[in-house]
Amino acid sequence: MTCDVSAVHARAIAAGKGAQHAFSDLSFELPVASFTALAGPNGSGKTTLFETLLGLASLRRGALDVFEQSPRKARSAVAYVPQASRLLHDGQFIGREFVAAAWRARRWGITWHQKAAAQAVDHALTQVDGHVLARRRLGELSGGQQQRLLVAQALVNQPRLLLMDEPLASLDPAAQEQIVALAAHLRNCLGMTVLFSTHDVNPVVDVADQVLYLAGGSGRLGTIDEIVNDEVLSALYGVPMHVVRERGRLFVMRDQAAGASRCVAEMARDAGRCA
Ligand SMILES: Nc1ncnc2c1ncn2[C@@H]1O[C@H](COP(=O)(O)OP(=O)(O)OP(=O)(O)O)[C@@H](O)[C@H]1O
Repeated sequence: MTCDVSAVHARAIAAGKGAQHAFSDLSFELPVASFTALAGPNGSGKTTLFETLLGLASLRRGALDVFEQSPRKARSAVAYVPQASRLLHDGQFIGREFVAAAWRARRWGITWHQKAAAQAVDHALTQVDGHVLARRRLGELSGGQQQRLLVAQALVNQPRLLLMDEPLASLDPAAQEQIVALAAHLRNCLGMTVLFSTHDVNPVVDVADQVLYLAGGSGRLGTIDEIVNDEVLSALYGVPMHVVRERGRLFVMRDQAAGASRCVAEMARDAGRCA
């Protein structure tokens, strides 16, 4: 069966929380059951984009559909997974209580409700291979284990679009691999659409269908090869950028040599003007 409906369709959108737009003229499409890396430097608007998709920040311009509805109307189909390092808790909850706390009762009947909640929590814990974490206190868990429970909490209401906010931050490479594999499993086996923000695209190179790269007040969507290259990133950042490929890994940096030669050219031009 094919599905032509996009999970997200953004046309020339602008959004921001301060006086300035965080981004503007941003257009992209996330197909259903796709995995998109959301990349970009600090302050480029990744969190603002998540908030806009959740209907928490309003659009300043453009049009945005989530499953062909406004973000507010589509809210029940969308789940947000915050960074584990931002998880504020006293560590007293056990894993199962933490996951169950997110269950949204949508029907009447206490007995039915309790049974349905228990089933939803079990299902969510199974998806993240988290049953061993269910009886442990959050305060005892590693960052990677907490991140898995955060994903389970997001899954408890069976969302169709999963927004993962820097899930690899503060995790070691082995824990990063587990979280990337989990997100890929949710896309492959449950048909979820995943938008996964990360400062470094390397951990998701093998699983991401596309990257949405935000920088310089806007963004571009394409495959990693189409976007993470000197030409596109220099245009986005508005300064010369250089992408180095070393043993299959990508490193993005300011192109100091191009910057320096531009300085020399500008100095020579200015000197000519003064002469
Ligand atoms: N509450 C706020 N009021 C005003 N401006 C804000 C607010 N929060 C963020 N901003 C600004 O909005 C812009 C985008 O911020 P945002 O947090 O979306 O970026 P980000 O890409 O998620 O950054 P990071 O990678 O550091 O988390 C930044 O210029 C930031 O200074």
